[in-house]
Amino acid sequence: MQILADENIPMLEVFARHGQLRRVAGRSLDRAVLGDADVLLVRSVTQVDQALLAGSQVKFVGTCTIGTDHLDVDYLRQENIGWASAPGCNARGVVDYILGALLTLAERDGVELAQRCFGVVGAGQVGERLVQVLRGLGWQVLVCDPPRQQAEGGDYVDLATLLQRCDVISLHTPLTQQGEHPTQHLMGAAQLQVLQQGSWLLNASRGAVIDNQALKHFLQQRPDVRAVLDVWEGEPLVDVELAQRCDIATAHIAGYSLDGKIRGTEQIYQAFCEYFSTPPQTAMCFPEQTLQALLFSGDTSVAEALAVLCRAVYDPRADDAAFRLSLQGDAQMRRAAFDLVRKNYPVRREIPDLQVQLSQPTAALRQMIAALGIVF
Ligand SMILES: NC(=O)c1ccc[n+]([C@@H]2O[C@H](COP(=O)([O-])OP(=O)(O)OC[C@H]3O[C@@H](n4cnc5c(N)ncnc54)[C@H](O)[C@@H]3O)[C@@H](O)[C@H]2O)c1
Ligand SMILES: O=C(O)[C@H](O)[C@H](O)COP(=O)(O)O
Repeated sequence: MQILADENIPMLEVFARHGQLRRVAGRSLDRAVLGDADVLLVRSVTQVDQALLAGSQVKFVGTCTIGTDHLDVDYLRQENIGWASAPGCNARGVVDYILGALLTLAERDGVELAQRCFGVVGAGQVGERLVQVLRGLGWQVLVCDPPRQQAEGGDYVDLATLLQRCDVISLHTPLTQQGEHPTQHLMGAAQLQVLQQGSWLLNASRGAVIDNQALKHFLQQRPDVRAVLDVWEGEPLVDVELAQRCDIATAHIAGYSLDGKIRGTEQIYQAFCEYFSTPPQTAMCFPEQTLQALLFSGDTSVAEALAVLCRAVYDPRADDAAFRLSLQGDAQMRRAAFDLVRKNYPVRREIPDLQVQLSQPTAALRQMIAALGIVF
């Protein structure tokens, strides 16, 4: 069996036990590179559609990502090609990213997060986890998810209500163009106009969920609004002026925890074994659970301990700085730099990997630590 894989997928070796493994740069993958591969393993940068697959002998496509907008799923179904994605694999990394961004904005603006009203748009693997954490911290949260609302009922609001009532808006929908609730340009000029004074808008879903040109013009007129963008229309070529207008700008790395990447590979490996009815040859090796032991006592304030815990694991300011450095030079250089920042991403763990020791903690401190998902 010929297995062709994006070289940025970690722990690919597990697949080598089942066939001949070839690693390539995901963005360079075209019909010629594909050759006579039977299995294709990708990340989000490879468009998998008729143009790539027609006339090939690919039988199974696995994407080690949550998002599937780079796969033409209808075509795969029509051609009877098996496929799998990795739902939820890096959701926790995205939550940690949002928490880090919120702490940074709160510090810069001198505001208390507990005083804000949070609006989460899209309550799936990422959004639902984020809602749990924010509510666990005792913060006010509204949720907009029309597909879930239709399917399950429950305590949801529509987008217009959420934008009117919340001053922090975080987007966690898939990118879709079809269906009853398409998300392409979900935040366009009209939606941006209703943002409250001093609002924060965060997008770690897909770039085109926000109309980037509309946002750029909006931020010119409304410098009171803070934008945090991890994802961009036209990646890997980012609108430099838009990036400069953002308070935090990063190179699509919100979900880039090591744990999340390994989970992605593991989920696709399991799906691959199931598809080909072959027993897994090995178990995936995860890093040690314990990251760092931190000691908190009763006199540590909740806000202080929250910042220490989140930043012990992840601080988006480092990624923001790396990304801004990559925004120099001509288009070709910037494209390459965007991919390089992502390829050479440092090891990052997840907040629940932390080990915390508490000496005579207050109930509020215990509640906050539990809300972060840390077992103590
Ligand atoms: N930046 C990153 O590194 C990163 C990492 C992981 C995922 N993502 C992106 O985030 C997206 C969400 O991830 P997830 O795991 O939560 O996906 P998911 O499929 O579990 O959840 C998406 C949710 O959005 C809801 N939704 C769909 N259309 C909507 C609309 N018009 N308005 C409001 N809600 C809507 C769905 O009902 C669902 O509950 C992924 O599709 C992916 O594109 C980005
Ligand atoms: O959808 C996801 O899981 C993420 O957006 C994705 O993993 C980003 O990383 P990439 O696949 O582009 O390396």
